[in-house]
Amino acid sequence: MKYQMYYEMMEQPEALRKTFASELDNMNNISKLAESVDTIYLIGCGSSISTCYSIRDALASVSHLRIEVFTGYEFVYNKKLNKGENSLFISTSQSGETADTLAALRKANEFNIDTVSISNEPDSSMVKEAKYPVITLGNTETAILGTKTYITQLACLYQILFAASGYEKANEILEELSTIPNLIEELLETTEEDNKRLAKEFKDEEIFYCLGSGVNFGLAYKLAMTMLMEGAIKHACPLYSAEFRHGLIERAEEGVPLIFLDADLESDKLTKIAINFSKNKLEAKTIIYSLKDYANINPLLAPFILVIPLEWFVYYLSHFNGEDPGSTRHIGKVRYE
Ligand SMILES: O=P(O)(O)OC[C@H]1O[C@](O)(CO)[C@@H](O)[C@@H]1O
Repeated sequence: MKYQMYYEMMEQPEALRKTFASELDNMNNISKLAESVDTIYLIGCGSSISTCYSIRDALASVSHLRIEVFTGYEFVYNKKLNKGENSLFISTSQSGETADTLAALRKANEFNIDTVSISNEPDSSMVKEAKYPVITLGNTETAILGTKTYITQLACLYQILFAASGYEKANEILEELSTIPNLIEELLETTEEDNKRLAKEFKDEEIFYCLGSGVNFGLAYKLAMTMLMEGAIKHACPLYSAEFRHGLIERAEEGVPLIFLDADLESDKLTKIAINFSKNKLEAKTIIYSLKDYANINPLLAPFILVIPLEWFVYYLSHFNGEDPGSTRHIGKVRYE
């Protein structure tokens, strides 16, 4: 038996290809705008804010672009703006209707800031109200945790902001980005069985701590907030890897599941120290997703790769607990019908 999420996962490569075929020129124009502003605000909620964290942290180590990330209502209530400031506002929203993010977009419009909305819904409020809409072509997605709408949104942010980044290797990254659909196609096939087995082994666990550094923190956030909590109905908590030794080290113990994301970034030396300690000293149940096991690609692109085995893990974790991984219990936002 297959859930709807299965088919939606399989559509990820095609969704990426279609989005790039249709939106590349549009995104290139937005990159030019992004090059000339003082600050770029990235706004989203849940999976969508996780893409903002990923691109912010990918660029932080290689570019001087000034990027600030907010959830919708944090931007509305806790961010002071100046009329006509030289900024670019980018909202990310699969539905284009999430109230928090929409309120943030309206605030940016009131302050005459140039606004971009990246959304999967061409008729949504955010697409109508932003000055520069970017449409991801994920088609209908029912899985609340987001697969094809997530990956296309992430790819748009990478395309727009790496092109604007001034990073001397930006073109290499963008070239590698164009190979991602083929890589994902392969990974969807090759990573299912191992992660199904892993999910069976971990099906009765109640809580998962999810750790990553740099560009992988955004994915750790998505893994905990939407994949595990919304998709698999498990408790979960995202952390930067180096935060392992502040708090979690006192709570993790034999048998507690910890999921580490490792891309061999320079900062992943701290991820590796935490892995060693958790495995050998604490005897915690340590699950490691290492980029090098899946692809030979620039580590700044790690979230595009690691998310695929994680999707299988969460899909089957949910299945072995008798849950549909794409369903929701309480979330009542606008859905893709
Ligand atoms: O991307 P959207 O449509 O704005 O939704 C934001 C978030 O809301 C949820 O559907 C529920 O919190 C998440 O899965 C999603 O990432």
